[in-house]
Amino acid sequence: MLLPILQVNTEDLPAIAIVCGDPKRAETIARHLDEKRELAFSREYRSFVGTYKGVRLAVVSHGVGSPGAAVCFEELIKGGVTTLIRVGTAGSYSADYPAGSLVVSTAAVRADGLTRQLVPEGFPAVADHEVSSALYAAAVAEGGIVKKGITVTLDAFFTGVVDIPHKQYKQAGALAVEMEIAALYIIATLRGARAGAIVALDGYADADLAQEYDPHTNVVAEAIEREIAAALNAVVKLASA
Ligand SMILES: O=P(O)(O)O[C@H]1O[C@H](CO)[C@@H](O)[C@H]1O
Ligand SMILES: O=c1cc[nH]c(=O)[nH]1
Repeated sequence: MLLPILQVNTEDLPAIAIVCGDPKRAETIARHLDEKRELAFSREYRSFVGTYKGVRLAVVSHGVGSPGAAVCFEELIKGGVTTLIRVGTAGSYSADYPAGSLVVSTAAVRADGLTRQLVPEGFPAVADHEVSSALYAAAVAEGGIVKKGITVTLDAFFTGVVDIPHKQYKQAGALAVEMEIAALYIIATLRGARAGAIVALDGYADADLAQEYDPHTNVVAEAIEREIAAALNAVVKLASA
């Protein structure tokens, strides 16, 4: 069956997929694979398949924001993917976790609009424990600052006239903010798949620490390479468990 939006044949999809926002990052991740093949590049969704240390996996970009990403997650699961790992970037809430640090998201605050149209208020967006444990162990092995905990998923990247309660999220213990993890966790839970996420911090989202958004620095590029390695090694661990 041809997935109508990803434009990928379900027969080509393995059970595990790494997903990321940026189609260029999908290509970067796919460079680590053996026997790699590009399956499709439809809209913002660029899809590859290949093997890493003998394990077959897909690498697919989902674009920016939950509604578009949800389409990708839903179609991948419809196509037979049962484990999804997001490899992303996020803004930090803490001076203890500067740009270049990695965060493994164990759960996500649903500060998005998409998941409200899928599940009732109060329903939790949580990672699969096995996936997040494998990601955390693999990330620690890569070195650098690594932390696990709660992340926030927002729809708005640029602010308008409404205050986003970053201070309260931070005071409540959230570590970082990005735009798709809650959708991933809710859709995985709804459809019976398992999911986890790791993000490379690219600066501060906290207004008190605010700095110019620049995800294109060497320190962020190195952190992205570490999170890619961690995700690939987590895939191997999860496939053998
Ligand atoms: O780097 P990615 O995976 O795209 O993740 C983050 O970066 C984008 C914003 O620049 C949003 O998609 C956000 O979630
Ligand atoms: O959504 C995002 C992603 C990266 N950095 C941020 O500050 N926000």
